[in-house]
Amino acid sequence: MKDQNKEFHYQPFTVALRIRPFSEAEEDEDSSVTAHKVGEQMVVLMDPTEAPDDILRANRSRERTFIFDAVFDRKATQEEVYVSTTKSLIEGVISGYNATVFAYGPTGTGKTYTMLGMDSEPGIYIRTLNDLFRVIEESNNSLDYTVFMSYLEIYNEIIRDLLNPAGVLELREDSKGNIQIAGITEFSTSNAEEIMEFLRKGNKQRTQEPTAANRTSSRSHAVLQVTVKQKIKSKDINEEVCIGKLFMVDLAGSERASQTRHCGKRMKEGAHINLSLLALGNCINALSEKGGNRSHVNFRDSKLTRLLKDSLGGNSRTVMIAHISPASTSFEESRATLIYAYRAKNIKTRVKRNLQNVSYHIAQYTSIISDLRKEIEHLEEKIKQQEREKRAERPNISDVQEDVHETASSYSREQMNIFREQLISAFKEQMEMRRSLLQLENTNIELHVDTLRHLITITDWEQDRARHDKKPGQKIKRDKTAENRLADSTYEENEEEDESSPEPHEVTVAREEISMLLAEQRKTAYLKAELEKRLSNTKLKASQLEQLFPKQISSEEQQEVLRLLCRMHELEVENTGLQAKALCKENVLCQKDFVILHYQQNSALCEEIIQLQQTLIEDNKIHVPESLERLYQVHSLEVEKGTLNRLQQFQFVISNTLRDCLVNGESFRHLNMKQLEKAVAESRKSFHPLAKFDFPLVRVESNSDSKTSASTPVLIQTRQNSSVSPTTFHLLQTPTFQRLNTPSFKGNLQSLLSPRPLEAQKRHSLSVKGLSPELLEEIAVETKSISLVAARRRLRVLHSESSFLVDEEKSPTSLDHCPPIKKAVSNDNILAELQVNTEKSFFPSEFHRERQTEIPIERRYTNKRSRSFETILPEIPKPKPQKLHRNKFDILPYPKTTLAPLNSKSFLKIKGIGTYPSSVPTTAALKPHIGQHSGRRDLIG
Ligand SMILES: Nc1ncnc2c1ncn2[C@@H]1O[C@H](COP(=O)(O)OP(=O)(O)OP(=O)(O)O)[C@@H](O)[C@H]1O
Repeated sequence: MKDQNKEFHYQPFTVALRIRPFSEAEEDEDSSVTAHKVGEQMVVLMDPTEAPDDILRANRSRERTFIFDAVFDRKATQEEVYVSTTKSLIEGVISGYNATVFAYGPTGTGKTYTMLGMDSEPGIYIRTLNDLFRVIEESNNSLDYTVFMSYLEIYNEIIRDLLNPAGVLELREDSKGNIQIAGITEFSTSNAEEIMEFLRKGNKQRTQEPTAANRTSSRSHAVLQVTVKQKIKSKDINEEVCIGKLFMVDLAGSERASQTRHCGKRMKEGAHINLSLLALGNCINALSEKGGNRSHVNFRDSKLTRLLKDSLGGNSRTVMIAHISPASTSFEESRATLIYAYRAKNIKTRVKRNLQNVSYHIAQYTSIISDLRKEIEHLEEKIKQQEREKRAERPNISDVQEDVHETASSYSREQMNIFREQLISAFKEQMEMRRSLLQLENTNIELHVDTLRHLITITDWEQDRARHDKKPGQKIKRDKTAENRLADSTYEENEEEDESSPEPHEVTVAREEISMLLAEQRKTAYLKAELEKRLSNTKLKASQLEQLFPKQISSEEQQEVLRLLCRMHELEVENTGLQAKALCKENVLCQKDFVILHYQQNSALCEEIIQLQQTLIEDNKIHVPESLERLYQVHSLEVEKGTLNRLQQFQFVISNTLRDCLVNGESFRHLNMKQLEKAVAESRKSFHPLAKFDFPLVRVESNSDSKTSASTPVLIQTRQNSSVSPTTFHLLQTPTFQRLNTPSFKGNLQSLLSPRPLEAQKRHSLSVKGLSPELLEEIAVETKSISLVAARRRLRVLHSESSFLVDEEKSPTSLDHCPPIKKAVSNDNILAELQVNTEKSFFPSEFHRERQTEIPIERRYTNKRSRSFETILPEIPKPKPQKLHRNKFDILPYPKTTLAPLNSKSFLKIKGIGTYPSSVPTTAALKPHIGQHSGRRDLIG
């Protein structure tokens, strides 16, 4: 703030005197007038006790004449007093000067009347404020004014806010010595009426009590403070702000105890009043001393003097309006008042304008603003730091949620990846184990097929030897050993060899192979059991992982992904299992086809033998026993009916249909009639063009009660279309020929074992081609060589043992008397048993359960044919000699095969018929690593 010390000037107190009119009491007391106004500024206070004529006391007279700045007598109006004392202060206050107007005088002399006035005669307060706002309003529009007001009282040395009388105020002094009223209420107002309303309200709070001297005596000092701030409406940095304060003080009246006749509270009040007034008088005395004689001014003796410090001895234009009573009864008070007032005239204050340089303020404010901005930035940074620290110590909910969400998401992602890897690993492990299991099962199947083939070789040789070395009691022994050799692992040790009949090389090799194969089977079974145990553990592990999803993975989407992943792998595993079952079933069909092939070949051989014998009998007119004749008739009737052929055809159709269902992943239970019709039609196409037959009746037994499927739509249809007459057909093609047009077992297995997509596997399984020509050729040769050897040996047996044919009187069930039939049944049983044992040993348990319904059917099929003979026999009429011409039945002799050129497509040449694709008789041919049984080609006749 710019120092304006050089601009101050000394301003003497303005002291005015107002002499009120006589009060009623004074008039009643018949008091005389002692204070006489002489002119505008002089007052003569006459001693009422002096006699005007007492010349002797004239020098000691107390009559005094006082000169004041203004003297008002009873005729003076409120307006005159105001104008003469206060109005001139208004302009100074607005300009930034401090001013004080206080009323001083004994009690009841009209101080309040002068300051506050009456409604009809308002006092200085109102007039000053009215003029103040009027001046402000009339001032230059370039100036801005702000007016504040406050109103307080000092009662018994206690400061009270009259506009807000709730508490007690305290006086404080700043470092520059300026007196501040802490906690005072300042109201900003814009007009005098509003201030008047505040004054009325405040005066009601002021302490007033009736006294002997004044019915409305004020028992406190009242101070009305008006502050005016002025500034120029300009952006000029040199603009000035002026702050002027106007104090208008209505002092409590000094009083004499004798006059007021107070006691108690009133006396105490009077004492405080007098003390404060005394302090004020002392200050005035001190301030009024001229020159260097001024003594210390003790403003701190009372709150009144502290509050009026500036007004008395500082920066203020001060007007003192002394009040006296004109009555002689108040002479002493009037005299003392006049003396104090007159002394106050000597007081000079250093008046200066309270001017604040705006440019300085702007710079200061700019600096302050800059400092504040820095402080704000510092505080903001500090707040942020504290927030960070608080967040670190006690994070809020949103941050926690966000952090938790982020952490959870990150954790969930990590967990998801871990679970996914574990799941994939578990499923891959499962798949690998399942593939290994399939491979083991395949190996087992191959081992058993090979075992079967070797057993057939051995069995054929043993039977052949038995016929040659036929002796009573010896034959039974041979047959018995042949049936039980497979189950007996000590076969070699228990075998009784006939030293007179050295065993051929192929039989020896077959025995060695069987021994090796059995060892392989045991080893494979052990590996399979271990693998199944591991697979079970892996399944359990995958299941436990899946159960952990909801606990470890919070995200629903990720859980869903993992569930889908699990489901996908489960489906893959399930599909693998289904394909494995399909392959197993197809293998069963292959086995059945193989058996059927042998029967067909044997049947054709037998038919040829029968026809040759019949021709021989007829040509040589050989007598035939009746029993043999009847058997021949039964045979002829069977051939005429074509039951066997129809059953073969039916089996062929069903086999192919089932195989298609297995390959296509369909369930046999869902095989509908349309599929059967389609299969029948395709089976007809697949047969040789020369083959002419109608779809056979299902009725196997001739007089069956049709408890089989004769009522099914397909069968009804075929029955209607079928011819009742004996079917003419060519026994040309075995069902296994059709195998070339179906996926091979090995192809399917390889597709399963190879880790490729399911669709690709399916496509591959559906498009797999046949085996190599060389392999097919070898298979065909081996297969047919077995049948050829068996047929030749049986032919020899028939020739040599014709005398042992069963007699018609013997029980048809006693086949021991019919070696060929018995042998056939025995071979069938051996093959069936082999097949059952193979399935029981190596197929999965669930497959066994399904097979339990199939195997008896297979066996029933075999047994039914036998029972068919049994049940039909009693009904067969007396045999009639019937020549069965070959051209009538058109039965070809047992086909002799020759090898086709290797450079051409592998075909089998069948004499009299043509060329046909070779078949794939057994799955054993698919096994290259197992020791292939050889040495059969030398038997091809
Ligand atoms: N100039 C005046 N003209 C007419 N009446 C007056 C005048 N001065 C005072 N009075 C009357 O005299 C009486 C006392 O006046 P006032 O209350 O103002 O005295 P005071 O000095 O304030 O007394 P106290 O100190 O006890 O408060 C009042 O009734 C008032 O109306």
